[in-house]
Amino acid sequence: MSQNSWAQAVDVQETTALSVQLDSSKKVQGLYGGRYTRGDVNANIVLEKKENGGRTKDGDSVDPAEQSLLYKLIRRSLVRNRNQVEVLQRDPTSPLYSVKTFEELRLKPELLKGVYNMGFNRPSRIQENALPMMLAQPPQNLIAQAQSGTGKTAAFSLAMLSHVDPANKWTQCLCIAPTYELALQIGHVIEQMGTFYPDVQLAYAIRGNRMERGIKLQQQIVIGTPGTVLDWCTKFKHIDPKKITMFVLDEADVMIATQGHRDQSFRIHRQLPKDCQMLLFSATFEDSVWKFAEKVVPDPNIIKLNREEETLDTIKQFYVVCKQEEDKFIALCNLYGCLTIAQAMIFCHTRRMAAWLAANLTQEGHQVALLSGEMTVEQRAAVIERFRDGKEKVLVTTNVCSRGIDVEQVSLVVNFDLPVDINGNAHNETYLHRIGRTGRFGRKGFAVNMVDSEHSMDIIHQIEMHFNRKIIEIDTSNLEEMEKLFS
Ligand SMILES: Nc1ncnc2c1ncn2[C@@H]1O[C@H](COP(=O)(O)OP(=O)(O)OP(=O)(O)O)[C@@H](O)[C@H]1O
Repeated sequence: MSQNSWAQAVDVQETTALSVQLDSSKKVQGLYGGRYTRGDVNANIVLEKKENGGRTKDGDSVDPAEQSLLYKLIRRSLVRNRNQVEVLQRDPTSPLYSVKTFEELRLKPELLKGVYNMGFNRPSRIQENALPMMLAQPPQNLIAQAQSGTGKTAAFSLAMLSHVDPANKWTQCLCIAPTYELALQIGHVIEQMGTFYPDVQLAYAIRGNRMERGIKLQQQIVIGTPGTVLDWCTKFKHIDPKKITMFVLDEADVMIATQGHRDQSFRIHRQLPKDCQMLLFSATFEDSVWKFAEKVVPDPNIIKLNREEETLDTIKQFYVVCKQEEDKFIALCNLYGCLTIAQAMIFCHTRRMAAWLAANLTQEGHQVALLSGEMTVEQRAAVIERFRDGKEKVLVTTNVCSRGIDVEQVSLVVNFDLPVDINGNAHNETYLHRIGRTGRFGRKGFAVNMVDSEHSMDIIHQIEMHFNRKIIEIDTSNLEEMEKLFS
């Protein structure tokens, strides 16, 4: 197949993605409390490709802020997590409060209405513990860690809205997020939740929003990126940091990935009053995040919700021996009928390979979607949405791009290229992430691995040993056998 035809397929795919518009009816509150349509801001949300963009030339390495934004864009509901929340109280002798309903929080009626209006019936796992802590008097500091989608943003948004005094026309809550786009997303949640509480206003301290030096903001809540927030506190004096009584640092793990952001966060933090309530949220909790969190949040309560473990228990695993690369494509075409029984994902090692494969499958008359690292976050979100809605049954992708797709709806995963680390050894974690299911009652699934060399056979053996699970050989040209296996 010529270069041109894959390029064409990518173009077709990207056009499809671009034609899926984001909901332009949603509103974003402007700097002066005015309202712009979300579409106005949207033009800026699309992440521009930087030179190099923090990506490898061909493989996909997506930056953590983009990944976070993608999660937010594609999320429709809470991520299911049946693990117990771990709570470490600053004062272990004080009673531990948790709530099962929003009523128990004694919120202002305007806020309760806002919460229900968002379709929240009851607090999420993490909210059950975090909300009473954040709303307690005297104020308590909190460090909370839970994977994306567990309700952290909604929790601190409610805490901020509930904390401020609407009669005071100055900034009382300051929230910082790693990027412009993430700040907008958080702001959007605050706006939705505050729909029935118009006395509380929100301003965005993000690039492009400018005011004359010395003008003090009247909005009670400010959300922004560290650089602009720092400027607004120090250089432009729009905010008096001494009057801040609640400071929220979101996505701490993404924040510290940028040295500049870490330093700016400290510099903002240093100006805040000693008794300012500090809240810090992170999806992960490596040592570096913990060290940072300890500096920003003195005497914290700590809440942790571990990710549900993925398992291969409900997955039937196979491999197909192919003499050479081209045979993998033939094997895949043989498999195609099985792929479309439900939904399938095909993983390639590089974007180039993914694009090539999608184009070839398309040329063979198969309908596939392509998720490629070249796409903007918004385009990727649109492709994922279409796939989730079943508009395409087969999705070709690289590893990084696919995170955020709820794999439970995918019943067949094909590793067109096996997952390897930089030394060429089996990448077990990635393998598990591609095909694993969470929860003991996860739906059944199938995985087919393409083997095209002794080396890839060796990888299969490494994976078998690691997970202590047999991977069975199949012959994709034997239709009868295939039908039996996938039934
Ligand atoms: N109590 C709740 N009941 C139902 N849905 C909720 C509740 N809390 C949050 N949600 C919804 O669940 C999804 C995830 O929530 P939220 O964005 O707050 O999670 P998060 O942990 O901050 O994840 P992320 O950092 O990716 O945004 C959102 O669609 C949100 O509207």
